[in-house]
Amino acid sequence: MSGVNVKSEIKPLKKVLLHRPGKELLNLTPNTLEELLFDDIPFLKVAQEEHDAFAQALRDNGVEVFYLEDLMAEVLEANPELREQFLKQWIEEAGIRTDRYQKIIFDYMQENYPDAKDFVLKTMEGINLTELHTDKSNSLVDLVSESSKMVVAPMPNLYFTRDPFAMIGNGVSINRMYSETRNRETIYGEYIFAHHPMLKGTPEYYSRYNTFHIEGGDILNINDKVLAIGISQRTEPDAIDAIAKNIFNDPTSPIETILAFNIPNSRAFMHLDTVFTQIDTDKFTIHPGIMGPLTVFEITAEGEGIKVKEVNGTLESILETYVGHPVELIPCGGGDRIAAEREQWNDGSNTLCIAPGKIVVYERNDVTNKVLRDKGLDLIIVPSAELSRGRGGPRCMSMPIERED
Ligand SMILES: NC(=O)NCCC[C@H](N)C(=O)O
Repeated sequence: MSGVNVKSEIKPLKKVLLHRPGKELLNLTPNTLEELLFDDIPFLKVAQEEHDAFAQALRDNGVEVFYLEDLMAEVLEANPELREQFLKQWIEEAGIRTDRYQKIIFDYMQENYPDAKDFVLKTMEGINLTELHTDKSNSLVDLVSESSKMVVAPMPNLYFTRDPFAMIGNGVSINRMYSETRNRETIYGEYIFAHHPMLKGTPEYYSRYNTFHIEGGDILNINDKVLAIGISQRTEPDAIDAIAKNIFNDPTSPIETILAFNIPNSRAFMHLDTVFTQIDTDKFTIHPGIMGPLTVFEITAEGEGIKVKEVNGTLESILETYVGHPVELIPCGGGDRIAAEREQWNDGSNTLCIAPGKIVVYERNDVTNKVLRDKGLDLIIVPSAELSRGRGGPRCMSMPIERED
């Protein structure tokens, strides 16, 4: 029996998975920003305050908030025999290849982090060479290394819980990520979906060990029968073919159609949800920049395999066909091109819908927010000066576990 139920983008949200940004953000440095997919270094204290305000706004609106770090710590507390296995796997996946360093890091973690939650947070934070106090006299590597460098890199993107594992109906896709840094995040998904009582037994539609990449920001549950997936910088068409077959072959899944939206390959448009989110039964926010070049494909089941065809028409008419009634697309920036580009960059189109017409938005996108308010939407506005430096908004920072049917 699956503990997951997400068959819509807008039905009342009951349970959500977050990660409170932690000390991993302190290990961002100017020369690692590009590799770690950040555009600037957030001020941790303020980022945490903003994130706490986001979590509290969700609780105030009846959503039960779960933290990834707590679920993972609960798994290790309930199954102490998994700790060594997880630690060895985490060290391997951090790229530590020499036996000597594998042992040094293993011992360091075991000796210094007996508490499961501290241990999990440390695996997210990373390890600086200066912490390890190695004896330099018997290793050339140690002697020539800079005294202060990250031996185990941090995972600063973990607060974007939308991306590494994505709920699809009653199932989950544990993703193979586009970047090396984000691929390490899915290890927590592997353990919590295999062992946490709330998530154990959830059908797995994609594995982190597959070849092609797919990320949760590209996956939108339009309704119980229709799923949308972006073909983007982060999601390859081959991965969509594979996940489609797995979903259609699950007799418990009601999904009949997968729409693949081919969006431009760029950092600003990294996922489908950075340009397009559903906010009400008949309303979507959209970045006007994707209106022109968009191509959409319809994928349905055929025998054990799939059938694909290109769908022609405007985005409105395509959505109307699959949603079953007319829809309105509300452009980010209210039609002003500069405002649209500026606010899309700061996730103006990346809203988290917690009930039809009720959305969580970043405070800084005031042009888009006014347009949304004028259209009658109920806005829950959260502070965003620091969180937005990671290039993700309220939808990126949340993974629904359960929505009402
Ligand atoms: N769904 C999303 O658009 N998530 C935002 C992810 C931002 C993160 N810095 C990344 O580049 O992966």
